[in-house]
Amino acid sequence: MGFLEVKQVAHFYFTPSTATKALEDISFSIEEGEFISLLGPSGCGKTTMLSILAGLFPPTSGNVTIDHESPDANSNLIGYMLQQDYLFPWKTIEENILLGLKLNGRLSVETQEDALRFLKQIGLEGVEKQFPRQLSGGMRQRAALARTMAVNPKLLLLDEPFSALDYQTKLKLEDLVFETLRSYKKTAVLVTHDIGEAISMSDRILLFSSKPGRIHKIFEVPKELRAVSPFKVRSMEGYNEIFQTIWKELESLEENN
Ligand SMILES: Nc1ncnc2c1ncn2[C@@H]1O[C@H](COP(=O)(O)OP(=O)(O)OP(=O)(O)O)[C@@H](O)[C@H]1O
Repeated sequence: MGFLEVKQVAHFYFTPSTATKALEDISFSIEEGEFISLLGPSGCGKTTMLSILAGLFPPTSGNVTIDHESPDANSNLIGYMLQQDYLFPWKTIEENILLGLKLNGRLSVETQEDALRFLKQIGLEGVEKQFPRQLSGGMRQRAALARTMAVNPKLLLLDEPFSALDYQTKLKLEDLVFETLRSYKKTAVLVTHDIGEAISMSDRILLFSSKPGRIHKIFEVPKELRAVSPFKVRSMEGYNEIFQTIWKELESLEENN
């Protein structure tokens, strides 16, 4: 049994007059330490899937377990990185980073030291007492990563965390998140629209089709591409081939959308 198990999940959104089937017959399993991406045309149910994994609402049918428990039982062990950093503007970077630990009742001298050491490791030394507005977009996302990692989550849910950044900053952040999650052996699910990002960060890519959202294909990223950082992957032999394959599949799904 995998660390994260999704079994025959279907989900409907109901209004008084309509029922939208967002997901149908979704089953997959993720091992501990694995990084997977959810990719697919707009409206194929990626956000719905991530919300179910986050325990925001249960699926209409089917079952999800994270480390043998339901997602809502695991909610304080799930970390998030979203498109917006959601740092509190009235709190300093240090206060923002320690907030999750405080709320979870896990703030101690040791956890505080670990969090501040991590902040230094990721190049944010000296900004601890500054406010989010004083930082660039890339630095704020680094701070968001530090806040996420401070609570030592078992599972990270990444919802397009790089999409609001300029291209160069995005590539640097992809490298940083990749190296961090790998060295701490974290399990992660990334939602992205960017094929290159999915290939360069993931072990596997789940390509969804839409209406209703289903798993269309699963791509295993070749081992040699997994051995290097996301930035380097883009110039590796084999990258273009898998990129083209996924591009064509995605294009045909979008045509049928
Ligand atoms: N709250 C809601 N009420 C009704 N329908 C919804 C709701 N949220 C999503 N949907 C519908 O469910 C389907 C899946 O939506 P979802 O947002 O999960 O897709 P997505 O792949 O994340 O889309 P995108 O890539 O555009 O963000 C779509 O048809 C969408 O219109």
